[in-house]
Amino acid sequence: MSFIQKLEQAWASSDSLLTVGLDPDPARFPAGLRGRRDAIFEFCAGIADACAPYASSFKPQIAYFAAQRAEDQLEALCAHLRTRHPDIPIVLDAKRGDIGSTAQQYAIEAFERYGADAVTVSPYMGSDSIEPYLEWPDRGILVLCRTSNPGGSDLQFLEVEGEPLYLRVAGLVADRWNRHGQCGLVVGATFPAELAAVRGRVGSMPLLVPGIGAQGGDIPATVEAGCTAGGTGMMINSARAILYASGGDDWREAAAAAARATRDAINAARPVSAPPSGTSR
Ligand SMILES: O=C(O)c1cc(=O)[nH]c(=O)n1[C@@H]1O[C@H](COP(=O)(O)O)[C@@H](O)[C@H]1O
Repeated sequence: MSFIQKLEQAWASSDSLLTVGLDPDPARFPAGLRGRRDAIFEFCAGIADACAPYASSFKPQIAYFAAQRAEDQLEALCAHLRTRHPDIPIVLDAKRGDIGSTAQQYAIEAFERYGADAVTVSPYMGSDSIEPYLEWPDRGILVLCRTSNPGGSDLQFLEVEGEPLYLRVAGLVADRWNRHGQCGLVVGATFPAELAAVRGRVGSMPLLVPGIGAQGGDIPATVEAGCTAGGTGMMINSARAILYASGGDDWREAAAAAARATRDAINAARPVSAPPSGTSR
């Protein structure tokens, strides 16, 4: 099954567009986990298991693991997610971008080492830097387009032959790089007008949309700007607001409650909400 098919099934079966971002910062871990050798794995697996009923994808950010010399715990986490939550796609957030021969290694890292269903990449180095990922047609490639951070405007808003660069990127991905139907774009919830412009340019292509929660993006505006006519099309990411909902012993329950509330706020704004597949969640 392709990434896009898996994602569409997850949207439908979970009745959720929520991506739970897994950005483990040991300085913010609950006291009971601090100092444990496998604390990063335990924290992320605990969050994922608690939030799974409300999520349609998980997004581990590789820098949080690499900075702690904890790539082994990321591998273990991805294995755990595949085993315990096989229907929920894993997006490895790595924002890779390099010449083809190096990009090939990044693709192997994401898709073989970590077994990710999709990876985030930068478009800055152009077509040949994306080509190696396209050789994995069942996996997703999520290309940075209009990022959530203020500094994204430095380059992404530059005019290129009458259109802003971020729309040029959207067009490049939709018209040239998406030949296997495996691509998506990253567009921040902090820029709803641009989100609407991207949606208008790329049809029903999936969009990874970070920026709600800790970055303050408005959920109704995000959903209105970015949903497809069918009421899906977005992986709306929240990390810190869920991960660190409580620093106490109730961290799993607090994260689950935050994920549930976020899912519900998203669903309340969706034009069409598919009925939950199983028991009420
Ligand atoms: O690619 C991303 O996920 C991403 C793109 C972007 O434009 N902005 C952005 O914040 N992110 C990621 O989203 C996560 C932040 O989520 P919050 O903690 O909810 O703000 C981090 O992992 C960021 O790297």
